[in-house]
Amino acid sequence: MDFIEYRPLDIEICDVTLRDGEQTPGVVFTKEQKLAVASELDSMGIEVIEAGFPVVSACEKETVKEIANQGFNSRICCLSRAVKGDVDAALECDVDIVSIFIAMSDMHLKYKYHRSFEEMLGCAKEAIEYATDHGLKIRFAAEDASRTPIDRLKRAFKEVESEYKVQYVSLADTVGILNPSTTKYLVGEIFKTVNTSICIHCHDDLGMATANTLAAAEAGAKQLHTTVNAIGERAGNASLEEVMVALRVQYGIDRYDTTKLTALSRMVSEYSGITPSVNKAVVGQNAFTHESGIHVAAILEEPRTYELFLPEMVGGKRNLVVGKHTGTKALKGIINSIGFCLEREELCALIEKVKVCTEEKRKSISREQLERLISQVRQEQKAPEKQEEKFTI
Ligand SMILES: CC(=O)SCCNC(=O)CCNC(=O)[C@H](O)C(C)(C)COP(=O)(O)OP(=O)(O)OC[C@H]1O[C@@H](n2cnc3c(N)ncnc32)[C@H](O)[C@@H]1OP(=O)(O)O
Ligand SMILES: O=C(O)CCC(=O)C(=O)O
Repeated sequence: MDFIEYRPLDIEICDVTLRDGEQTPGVVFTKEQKLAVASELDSMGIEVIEAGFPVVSACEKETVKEIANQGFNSRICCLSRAVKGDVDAALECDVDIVSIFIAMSDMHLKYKYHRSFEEMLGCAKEAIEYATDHGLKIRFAAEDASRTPIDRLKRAFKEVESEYKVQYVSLADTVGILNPSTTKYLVGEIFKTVNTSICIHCHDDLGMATANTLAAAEAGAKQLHTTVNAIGERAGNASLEEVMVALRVQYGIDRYDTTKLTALSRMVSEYSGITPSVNKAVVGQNAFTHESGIHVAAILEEPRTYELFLPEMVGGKRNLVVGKHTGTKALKGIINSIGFCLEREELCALIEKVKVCTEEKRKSISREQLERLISQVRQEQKAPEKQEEKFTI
């Protein structure tokens, strides 16, 4: 962007598709599927993969362990409550990092734990001490941080940081209440208070998870949590593909292999049974699909006129559609590209038919239908006296 300069970001990505992503209602990945997704994330250069929550089931534990022992460059993390049994399960999995979480908001203390803040912080400290003593690296995660009094968060993080060696403290916007301004404020306050790297974990209940994640990074968060296709609890999490591409085009961070994003999205879509909406940024079916005449005419000369980044950058493909909004230049370019060349009058007749057909059928025209219309136009132009009243596609 010519009009603004961003300060460089010191970030890493922790992808949580295999943990929070799998918490999407109805989603269950098999071990083989989790291994395949983890392998792709690793090959893209993702720094941390949250592989699961081992205490959930024997199969989950076995899968996390297998992922942790693949020899990936990515560090492997798993989730744990502030409970010794959960830490034991994490230890059995050979993970690099355990994310020990507690909520400290009044709401969760009162209705979920029925315990005081001091009691829960005590549980967290015990679990952290136990995990540290057994050689695990620690992320101390504050669930529902965005609804927790900020002084309480500061106190918990400061105490833990001063008493134990933790690699990260984590702020979760568990119910997606934040916006970019409040995210910046929250992360900025914690950044001023602690010396430990900060993680940000955003949910998309108000459609702001990606924006909030980037705002957090600007305020000093180091580790950004994402999921492929933005899957996750309720409205999902910050989308890996959006965060990764934004890091590249807005902040110049180009060390991740973005060319694998579309294939990974398709893989997770197949495994999860959840197809991203057609207009989903980066990986949606329409992300590089164009119909409007003015746009397509310009794209045929220079795609960047109407594309922020080229489809090749994310392993996608451009798709030019013929429909109600097609213009003559666009139509000429499209039919030329599929091997047809029409005279000016034929082209005008064709565009006429395209408009009538698409308005009648209320959808765009397929390649086969277009070819049929072209041959109709050619016949009519050759023998105008035999021109039929009505045409079909
Ligand atoms: C924001 C998040 O995404 S948090 C992660 C959410 N993920 C999941 O829940 C994963 C799927 N969950 C499960 O398979 C199960 O709920 C399990 C295995 C985790 C626990 O199962 P159960 O032992 O049957 O416990 P149950 O689910 O009934 O209740 C949860 C218990 O954990 C306690 N708990 C919840 N979070 C924490 C925490 N961070 N630290 C300590 N205890 C906690 C609750 O207070 C409750 O305790 P109680 O049984 O004494 O009332
Ligand atoms: O902060 C984390 O790493 C985990 C918490 C979480 O998944 C959430 O609050 O949504």
